[in-house]
Amino acid sequence: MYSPPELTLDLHQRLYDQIADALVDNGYIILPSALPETLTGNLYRHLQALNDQQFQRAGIGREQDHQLHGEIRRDTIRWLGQQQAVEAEYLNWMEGLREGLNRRLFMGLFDYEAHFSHYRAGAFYKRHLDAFRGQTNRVLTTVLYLNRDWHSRQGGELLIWPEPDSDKVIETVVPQMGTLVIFLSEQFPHEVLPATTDRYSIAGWFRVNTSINNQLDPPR
Ligand SMILES: O=C(O)CCC(=O)C(=O)O
Ligand SMILES: [Fe+2]
Repeated sequence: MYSPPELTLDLHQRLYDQIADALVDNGYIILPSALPETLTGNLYRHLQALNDQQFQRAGIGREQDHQLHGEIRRDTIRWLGQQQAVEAEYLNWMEGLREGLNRRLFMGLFDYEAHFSHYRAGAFYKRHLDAFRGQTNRVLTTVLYLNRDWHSRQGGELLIWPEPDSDKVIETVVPQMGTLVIFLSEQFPHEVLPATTDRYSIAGWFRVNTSINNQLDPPR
């Protein structure tokens, strides 16, 4: 359906309002379909066309202890870049959100980085925080799911706890196509449960600029 530019603009502004309000009130939001369906569809097809060699084993933090990694997370990843049109389109959409949130919340979000994640059947990512206060410049996490017709019996839910010391889960997110989760990186522990089939997502982080002498810290 054709929509005039000013209507699209207005829709975006309302979505940014909704996200900003939720971040202020709750620190997180779960949106069943925030991005245009054409974009999620294109990302899905793009992902299906990638092969295993184009993914790498995911690490944790700055450490490179692969033994330990395997006990904490078992996904493979591929960073998004500007070279591929569909990846650039996604990054561009997040750039709009970055500006929208900075304007509303003065968060000082400086840039955004994101990777595709592939969890094979049985793969998981144990409870973790994406950022530790004072140790990273990641402040806001996004996760977009790219799994068509996901059924709850397939597992693979994202569990979210309200704060680092809490043991009561507040959200159980089904990794359904198009669902976008956004949360404050330092506040919410989360975990990916194993699934019975392949599970795909894009995990991303808005970062603040803590660079010294133009050296981004950490680069990734
Ligand atoms: O795919 C997900 O549901 C979340 C992934 C995650 O927590 C991460 O990559 O840090
Ligand atoms: Fe995470």
